[in-house]
Amino acid sequence: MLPKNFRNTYEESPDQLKDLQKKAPDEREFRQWKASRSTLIKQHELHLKFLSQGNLPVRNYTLPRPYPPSQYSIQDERCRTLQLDNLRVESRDPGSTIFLRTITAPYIYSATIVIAEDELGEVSRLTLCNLEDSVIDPITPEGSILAVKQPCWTRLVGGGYHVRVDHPSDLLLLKSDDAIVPDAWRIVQEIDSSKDDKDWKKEGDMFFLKKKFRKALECYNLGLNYLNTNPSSISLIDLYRKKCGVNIVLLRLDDAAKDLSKAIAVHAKSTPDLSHSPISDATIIDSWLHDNSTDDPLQISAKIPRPLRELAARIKFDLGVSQTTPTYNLPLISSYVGPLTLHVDAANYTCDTTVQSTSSHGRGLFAKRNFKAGELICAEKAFVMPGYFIQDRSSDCFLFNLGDETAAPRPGALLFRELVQKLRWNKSLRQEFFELDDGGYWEESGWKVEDEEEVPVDVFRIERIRRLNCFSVPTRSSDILHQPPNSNPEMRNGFWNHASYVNHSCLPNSVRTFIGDIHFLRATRDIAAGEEITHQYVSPAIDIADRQEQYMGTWNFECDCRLCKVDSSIDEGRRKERLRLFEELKASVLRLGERGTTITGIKKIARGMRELEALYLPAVGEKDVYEGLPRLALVHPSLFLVEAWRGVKNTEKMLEYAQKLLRNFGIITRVDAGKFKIDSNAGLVNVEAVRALRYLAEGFSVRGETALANQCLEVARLWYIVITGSEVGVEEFLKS
Ligand SMILES: C[S@@+](CC[C@H](N)C(=O)[O-])C[C@H]1O[C@@H](n2cnc3c(N)ncnc32)[C@H](O)[C@@H]1O
Repeated sequence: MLPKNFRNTYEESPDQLKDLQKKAPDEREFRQWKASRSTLIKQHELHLKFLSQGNLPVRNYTLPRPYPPSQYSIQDERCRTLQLDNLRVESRDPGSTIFLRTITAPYIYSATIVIAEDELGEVSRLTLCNLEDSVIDPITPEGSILAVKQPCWTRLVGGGYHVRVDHPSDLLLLKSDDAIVPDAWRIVQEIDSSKDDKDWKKEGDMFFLKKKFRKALECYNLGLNYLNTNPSSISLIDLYRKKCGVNIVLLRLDDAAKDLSKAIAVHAKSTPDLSHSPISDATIIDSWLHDNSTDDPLQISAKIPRPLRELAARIKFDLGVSQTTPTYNLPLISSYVGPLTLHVDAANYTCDTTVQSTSSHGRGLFAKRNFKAGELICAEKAFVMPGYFIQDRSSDCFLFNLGDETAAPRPGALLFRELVQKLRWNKSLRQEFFELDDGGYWEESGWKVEDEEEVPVDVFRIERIRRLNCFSVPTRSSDILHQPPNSNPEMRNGFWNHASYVNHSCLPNSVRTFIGDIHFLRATRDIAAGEEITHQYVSPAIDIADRQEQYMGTWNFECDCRLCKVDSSIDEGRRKERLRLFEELKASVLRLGERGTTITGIKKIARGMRELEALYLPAVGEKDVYEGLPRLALVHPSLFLVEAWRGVKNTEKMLEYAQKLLRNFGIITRVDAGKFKIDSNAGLVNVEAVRALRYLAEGFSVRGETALANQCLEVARLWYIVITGSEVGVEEFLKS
């Protein structure tokens, strides 16, 4: 049993931490503070007990005020070794290191917390944030020897101090026989010489099955060491292949590629026809795995056994490969994607778009060729999309960024953690990621890396980039269409590098959709080569002030599209009146829904809508500033009316309002000489626009105008693909 007065001080309240950050640190306070070894251990054991009893609070990941990761290597001669007594409060020296040895088992929850001692036997609480730690396979079991770069004392809510590490690269796990380990702690590891490669493999497999991945890697490495003196090609291939599989699970793709390259090289060397071929060179294989191309000039895939071929395909897809055509088997991809299978084996198609500077929106994505409305502009597999491999369903979690006072709920928090992990372990993927927009954070802080320097994995920067560039996505965009109204489909946060360059416009020329972890961008109208590609970050709010506030608050920009310019030219009184009428109509619709729709009720809404419409019309003799532009306050009333008239089987009114609905989206249509024509399209192709076309088709059919109905259905089919990513389910949707 835990004592009655026990309080979990390891799970710190983000609000209290925020307040604490606002107070300047006081070294005098620190001097009076000293927790003894026994107090720290006792407290720690109570916290471990708390977790073991299944007390699982919300996980709150926190990022304090930003500071850069240390760029020093601990082998660097300029690096100073400190002891706990030398540390300062909240003041870091990037060129300093402390060696610590953990003296307790770790508490692993929002962060990993251990009690550790320095070489002089002084003790401290050590909090390691942003690690991919797990209770099953802890990173720092008792007795671990660690080097912490730029250590300092960090204040704790409620008093006291700990050594807190935010950047995983500021923490080094040392082997006990490492030359750098302080003499007193150095132990020469005894390796069980009775075990051979097969024993190590068996032990590794057992750890793998128990999800103790790091332990599995250790065993496979010991098996490989054994083979150094007792070589066997078959065993070498097997152990490298096993290691490769574990590294894939741990998102360590660069390491996985190295393992696989070695396995393939050993296979080639031991195969008579291949022993002198280039594929017996592991570095050649490694570059092929990293070359981002589907080409295989050495025909490596054809020359290796199936298990190695499958791993090669997996690694290439995960590192990102590109194809030059927009061809995808969409029904197939759509059929196997589901909540448990988000991972799509597909290559990227990005070659017909390019990143360029815009006049006032930073960089943007531009078309390299003409695209017809409906055409695929680019397709890309997620750089990171939590939901496969690393599932964390045990409790809810949040990410609090105390530096800029933002918070992200579970999907963002999980994405952040997986981004840290992927970037930490894969040097080859860093350059491209860290070129993305971080809102000026890195530059404003005065930090930069020279071309030849390694890009540091700065968790604060990762979070900035995540927030400005991630997308919130369903498992499949088409699922949203088939969801019952007001249901809340599960949304994830994912990250796509190329798509991150697309700027927002309320009048976009593309729509993004998702099938599993693949993102498709399709044209909502014809796009000419050289034109900038834009999409809507969120559906624009009706009123310009609300809209700009949202863009500014989340992405720090003010939209200057044609609609925003026109909306902001309207005087405030008129804008407010539009909103008032809109709210009034919404309330009337709700009341009507409760009582049951009647013709009188519908007519009342139609009158209200006409009043609202009048607020968009120009005064006599003036130009219509909304010509060809959406009239956002009118969208919902017209949607209600088209469906209401349909419900009471008034075909003519249904046709009139379906056309109005399209018009209010800025899609101007007409029937001319028996042909259905779209005169202009502001780019707002969405599910309601597809529905409007369906209602038009229905109305034309009732009138016996089959050709017109078919023309509407043809456009509806194309737009369905634009908004869902594939044609799967289109006929059902158009009939329902
Ligand atoms: C996802 S990024 C888009 C690419 C970005 N422009 C770049 O240079 O990397 C989002 C950022 O682009 C800028 N942005 C996007 N749409 C914009 C717009 N319509 N007007 C001005 N800036 C915009 C904002 O700075 C926003 O935070």
